[in-house]
Amino acid sequence: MSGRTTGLTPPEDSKAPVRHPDAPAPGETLGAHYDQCFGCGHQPGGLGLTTRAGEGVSVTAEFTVRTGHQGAPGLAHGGVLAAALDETLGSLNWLQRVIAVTGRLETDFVRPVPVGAELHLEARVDAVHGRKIYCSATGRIDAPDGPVAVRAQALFIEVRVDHFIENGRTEEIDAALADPDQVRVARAFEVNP
Ligand SMILES: CCCCCCCC(=O)SCCNC(=O)CCNC(=O)[C@H](O)C(C)(C)COP(=O)(O)OP(=O)(O)OC[C@H]1O[C@@H](n2cnc3c(N)ncnc32)[C@H](O)[C@@H]1OP(=O)(O)O
Repeated sequence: MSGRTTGLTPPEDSKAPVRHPDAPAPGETLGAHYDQCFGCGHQPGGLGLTTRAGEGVSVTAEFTVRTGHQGAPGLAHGGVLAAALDETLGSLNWLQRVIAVTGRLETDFVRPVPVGAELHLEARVDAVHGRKIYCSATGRIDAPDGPVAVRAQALFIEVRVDHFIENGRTEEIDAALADPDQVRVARAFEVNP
């Protein structure tokens, strides 16, 4: 046991999230943070999530459940739905101009999601405490006000860009560092470049 608290309730002295002045306007589509990302990249088996900035520090996203996303016959795999929530929550980083990774993700699976359904996700940052970003998300079936299928609460931890350089496989890190578009994205997020 690490002795680490697993609570997802923000401490009392948490602060409200701050939308970065250069954040995309509400309604604007956010691009992929990495082309090979399973969630937002352009991968054949990936989710191909399209995410848009919302009001404040919130986003919306959609993806269609395909045959390659099944767990049980005709139904989305729970891990795929958790990945969709994780990716949507991760894209909140764009609005804060912070680099952060998932530390903890707690998911409620409320109803099964059939293949062919479009999952409409909404995520927001609830509070910030130092490097810890407390956020939540909901996924609904076939419409922004459709039946709730999944809910998540998560804790993201702010990291430096070195987190990826030090931990990622050299092959992909070298390719990313040689890609001017990828370097531009990383620089835009680095708080103290
Ligand atoms: C570029 C963005 C891509 C977005 C893609 C979608 C999001 C993702 O899927 S990211 C990939 C999945 N996540 C990961 O791979 C992260 C793996 N984990 C790690 O690298 C580390 O554990 C990391 C960075 C989260 C924390 O490590 P470290 O930087 O040493 O911080 P550490 O000192 O342990 O923790 C900082 C604080 O967070 C808390 N914390 C960290 N992890 C957890 C956790 N799992 N549960 C609760 N609290 C936690 C600590 O208790 C500590 O709190 P406090 O400041 O009050 O003492």
